[in-house]
Amino acid sequence: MTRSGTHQQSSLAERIAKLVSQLQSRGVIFSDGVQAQEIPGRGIGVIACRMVPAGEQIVQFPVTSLLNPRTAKAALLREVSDGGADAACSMFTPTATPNREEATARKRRRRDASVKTQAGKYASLLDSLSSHQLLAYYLYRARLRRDSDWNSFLDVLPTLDTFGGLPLVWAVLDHGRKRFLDYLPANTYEHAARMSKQFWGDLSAVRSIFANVEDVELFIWAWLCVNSRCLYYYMAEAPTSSDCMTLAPVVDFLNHSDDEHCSIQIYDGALATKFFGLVTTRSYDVGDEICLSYGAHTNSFLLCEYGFTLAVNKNTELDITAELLAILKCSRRTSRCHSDSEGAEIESPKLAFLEAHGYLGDYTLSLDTISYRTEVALAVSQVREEVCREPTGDDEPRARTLERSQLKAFISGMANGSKFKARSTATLNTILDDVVKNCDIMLAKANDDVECGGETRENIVRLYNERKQIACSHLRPHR
Ligand SMILES: C[S@@+](CC[C@H](N)C(=O)[O-])C[C@H]1O[C@@H](n2cnc3c(N)ncnc32)[C@H](O)[C@@H]1O
Repeated sequence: MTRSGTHQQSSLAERIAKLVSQLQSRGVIFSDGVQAQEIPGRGIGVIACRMVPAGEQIVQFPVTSLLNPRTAKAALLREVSDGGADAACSMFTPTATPNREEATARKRRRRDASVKTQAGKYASLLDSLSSHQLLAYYLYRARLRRDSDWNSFLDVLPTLDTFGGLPLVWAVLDHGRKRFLDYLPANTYEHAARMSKQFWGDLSAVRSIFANVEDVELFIWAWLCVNSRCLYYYMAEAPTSSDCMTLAPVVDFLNHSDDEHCSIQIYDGALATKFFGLVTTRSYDVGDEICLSYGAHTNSFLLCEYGFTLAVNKNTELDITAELLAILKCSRRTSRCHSDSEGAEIESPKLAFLEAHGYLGDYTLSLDTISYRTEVALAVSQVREEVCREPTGDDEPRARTLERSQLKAFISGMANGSKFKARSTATLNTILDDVVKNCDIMLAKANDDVECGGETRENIVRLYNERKQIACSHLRPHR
């Protein structure tokens, strides 16, 4: 199997050369100082093949040659208008066709003219999809049909196997790997669960519009290619910023580094053409890899979204949201957590209070800092429940009113929170002690599991080692 999943005769270098030359014929300009090649352990990457100074533009794309919702939508609508009613019927599900009665009378109405008059309705069907959904469908369809303008791009995309390290793939496809999810720290597990929900939601949205989207493996491949390779690209018609995405073949060969190495620029050229350019922000020697920062991401995020972790990550943090929420959910400091007959947590006034003040969730520590959100949650964890409820009458004890105003003063930054410090430290120590113990247990389990080998084990071990390191760095001073 090649990177795109089909049997190919040509080498990777030949396929990259073919893609580059096809893009050049579409007006894309590449600097002669860079080349894409396989890099052990990182797939394809971009290497400097001469000294490349800071400020050199290494790629320039006319924006019309990018593959994004705008260009994909135009291509799909062109197919419908060129192929007539047959093309529309083969592409869209009968229930999604612009008009259900029309669908039942479709045979009678198979005329190009009728499709053309429906073009606006097909366009609004496509507009009902998010950018991620539309692009994933576009790649899915292109891979199935092998007759698109993007064949040479498809030939250099990674295989589904390449995504085997992603928790989402374990969850959706299993192949004996679903149980590895239990090795993940709670926040990574939850991230994977959110992605899983989004994936199934996207597949069902795409299926509600397009016919024949049966192959889940092919769809997850397409969905992950979009997820891991798209760049931010502003389009006025995009409903949200997360819909501002584009694929830029070859630019998407740039691997991630948590140092900023290149910048993306959008600018106007001659004849009202808009360009998308990639410019270096430092100089490179021959053989250096040119990288891009995908963002200030933790290893937990990188593993879930891209399937790798960094040996040294500047953005490392310890997420204790699950641990702190478990404490906050307990209705009283001294009592055990209540649950109703279904086992669901009884609504907690503390959680409601945190939510009302914008501090519910996302409790983290870095090596040398405790986030303010975490400090606030620790303070809330130690007050009585009644303090978190707004008083209903004038007969509230003064001590409670005072404690609430001290808490609010801390949350709003009007007080330094010294009143809460000692108990916050004690609660945090208890949490961190448990974190360290749990890390040791999970590290032993992952190391003993002979099937959880290679990069999967390496990534899991890395996540727990960094959790442990951060936990210990905060435990030490208070012991
Ligand atoms: C935008 S693509 C980069 C090009 C990719 N290497 C390829 O072969 O096509 C993102 C993917 O590259 C890999 N990757 C990127 N940065 C990496 C890094 N620093 N270490 C390991 N793998 C990395 C991951 O598989 C990620 O999902």
